[in-house]
Amino acid sequence: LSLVANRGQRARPSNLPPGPRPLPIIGNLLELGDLPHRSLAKLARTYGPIIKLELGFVTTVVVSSPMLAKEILQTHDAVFSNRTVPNSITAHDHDKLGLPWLPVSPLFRNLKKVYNLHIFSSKKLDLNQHLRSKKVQELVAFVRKCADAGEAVNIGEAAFRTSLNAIDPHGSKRHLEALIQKLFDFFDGVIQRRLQLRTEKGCVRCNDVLDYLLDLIEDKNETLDISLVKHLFLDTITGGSETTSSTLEWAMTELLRNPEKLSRTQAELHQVIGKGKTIEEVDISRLPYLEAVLKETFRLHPIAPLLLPRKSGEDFPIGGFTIPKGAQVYINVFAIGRDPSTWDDPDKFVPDRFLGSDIDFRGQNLELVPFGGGRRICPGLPLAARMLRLMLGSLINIFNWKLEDGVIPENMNMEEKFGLAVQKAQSLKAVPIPI
Ligand code: HEM
Repeated sequence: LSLVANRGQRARPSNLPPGPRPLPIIGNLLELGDLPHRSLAKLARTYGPIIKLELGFVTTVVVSSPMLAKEILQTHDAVFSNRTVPNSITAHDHDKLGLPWLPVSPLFRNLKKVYNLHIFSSKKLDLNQHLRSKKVQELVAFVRKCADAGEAVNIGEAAFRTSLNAIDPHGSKRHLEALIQKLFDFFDGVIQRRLQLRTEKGCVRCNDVLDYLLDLIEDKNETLDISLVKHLFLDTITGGSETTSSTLEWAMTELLRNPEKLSRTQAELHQVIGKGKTIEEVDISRLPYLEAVLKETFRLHPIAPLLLPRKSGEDFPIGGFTIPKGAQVYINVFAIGRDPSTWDDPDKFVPDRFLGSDIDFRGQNLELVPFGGGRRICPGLPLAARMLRLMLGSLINIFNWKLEDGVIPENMNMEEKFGLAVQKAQSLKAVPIPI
């Protein structure tokens, strides 16, 4: 036995978190089922807020309480800020190509800086809000066309197109690819091109990024592997669109399933904005009920219900147990959002619970962390939050919605599909009627 231990096998800490007994080789994989966030929430009810499973050969710890989530995402963020990378991601080298999977490193910090300061800061987003406003108007025009034809709208699909366009201000993925090609050429060292790029008409946000990247290479102390920039934009931007549109689809689904909540949201919009108008970003702070609807949607339907996996950097004590070094760590925000010890009637859609409450979704209140927290918090949060309010507010301030034939609020299909984002298993389709 001592020989085996000497061959690099580390002694395991003795007080590991509790959990179901693993089978040989497959461990607890069968326990996960089709909807792992729900299965893990159930296991937490049996074993407590911190559990251990063996997923194949990967030791995994799942945390399901706000208090322990705070330890991982905030207090000891530095220990848990790297990620385990799923085989499905390494198989296609995606781990080297996108910010979500990069280890914390100078490159990671530089890329995150680009996002936080030069793309998604309030100042930058305020400057280019007209671009989002235009995209929302396009969405409304599309829905109006469907209304004229009496056709149902596939809400998720329509929102996906709008979200994607909102990030790529010129409205096409091809444009974005062209921009990135320009970035490449640029960094190949032709300094004269700087002038040409600067004087090109167009996208404020893209030029900001270019400026920032330029500053980085001119500053000898910073290094940025530009070959990764392309992927940074194309992996994460498409991903960011799906997350936003799925959330919008869940919000619309809950409102159509709860007509009295829909009426209340519409009443606020009619009063503050005026019936039939699109929402602008300056209006957002005057719409507390719309905000509460969004929070309630994040609580019930976090599209990344286990966040993205974290990795323990050392044997570390959490909640009276030891999380072993290298273990994969998940935060079950779905379970936290439905915990009856935190929320009254946790399975009910009651936006009113957030009125007059300070709880927000920006990573500070661990009861509601759909975007994660700490240094790996979702950098797209500010954009997603703005887009969601604009799209949702406009869709219900301008239209009433009729469910398809045979569907009534009581029998709407609420099944989930677990994937990159937890989506509706059956797309929401509804017929718009202009107000
Ligand atoms: C409703 C919309 C969205 C939700 C719920 C969401 C959720 C998340 C979550 C849970 C994480 C992992 C956080 C953690 O480990 O603590 C994440 C990471 C990330 N998200 Fe989002 N996201 C959304 C929209 C976006 C958008 C619009 C973008 C960009 C355009 C984006 C880009 C990213 C990136 C780059 C990361 C990786 C950050 C890192 O690893 O440091 N997301 N997101």
